[in-house]
Amino acid sequence: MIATRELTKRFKSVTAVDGITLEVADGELVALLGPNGAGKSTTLRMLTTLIPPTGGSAEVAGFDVVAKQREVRRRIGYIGQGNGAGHSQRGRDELISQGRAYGLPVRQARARAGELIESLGLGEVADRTVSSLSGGQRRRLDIAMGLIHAPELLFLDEPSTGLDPQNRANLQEHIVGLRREHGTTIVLTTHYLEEADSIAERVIVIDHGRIIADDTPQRLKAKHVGDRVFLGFGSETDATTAAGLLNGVREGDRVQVSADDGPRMVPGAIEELRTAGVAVHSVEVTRPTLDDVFLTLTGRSLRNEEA
Ligand SMILES: Nc1ncnc2c1ncn2[C@@H]1O[C@H](COP(=O)(O)OP(=O)(O)OP(=O)(O)O)[C@@H](O)[C@H]1O
Repeated sequence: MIATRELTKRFKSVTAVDGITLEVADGELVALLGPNGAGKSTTLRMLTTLIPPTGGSAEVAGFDVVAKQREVRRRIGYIGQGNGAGHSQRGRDELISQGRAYGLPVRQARARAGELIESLGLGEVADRTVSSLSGGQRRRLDIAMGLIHAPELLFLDEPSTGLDPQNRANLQEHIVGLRREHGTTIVLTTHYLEEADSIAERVIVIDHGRIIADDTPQRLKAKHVGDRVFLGFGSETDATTAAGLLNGVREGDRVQVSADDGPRMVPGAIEELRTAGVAVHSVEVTRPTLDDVFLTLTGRSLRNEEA
């Protein structure tokens, strides 16, 4: 669905996107994750033909984003950071006008608007003016606007920024539902770690305009950080024995061990220690977050930049 090669965008002295090569298959739900200024929006803006690359190339839905802009635009939906819908119109009318702008006959535009209103849970508010909608409702209306022409591919730039946690969760559910029910390929940008972790099956981590990691959230965490298992003992002597046997690090009467899959390694470790005459008093497993992955890869925390 998407194939880029060394895609690059320079703004005078700033290289916003620095040679990105990636492929996205049909039906994938991909999150581009990175701190402010990493180049996520610029990447999306090139893929949606809003700005031309200064280097490299990209094909979207089978068409070159420079040579075949119209073909690309017809096949994609794009929901930018700003709010696309006008404020004094009713939500339903906005949707119908948008459908007309994409060339749908009025009857089809009406039918499609009705379907989207239903599936995005906007039934009760669609006939109110856009300015009276809550942030979450407006964001869902934006998504409906991006979907009116039934695109194969939907780009969402920071869809949940500015929403409260409940509206954010609700929106995420709708995004996952779109993929599930219509097979829409979805590429979104986010700097919310939990969002990338929970809804995307593939996370592309971007920093300084480059891809620094690209995998499922689970594999990123297992590969770059792993689980940490903390075992507590009755004495420092036991802890020292355990640290030697399990190749762990002792702190007082506790031992920290790294593991790809903490919960799975614990029973074997307890058994091994018991055979050696060492009783385990407590067990705690901590699993990494995508922030730990980012920290390992860059030495910086995304969480600090999230605010
Ligand atoms: N029109 C422009 N002119 C000059 N510099 C720009 C322009 N657009 C973006 N940049 C710069 O390019 C870099 C990448 O910006 P971009 O908006 O793509 O980042 P981002 O990862 O989407 O961040 P955010 O989460 O803040 O949107 C930044 O340094 C930004 O200041």
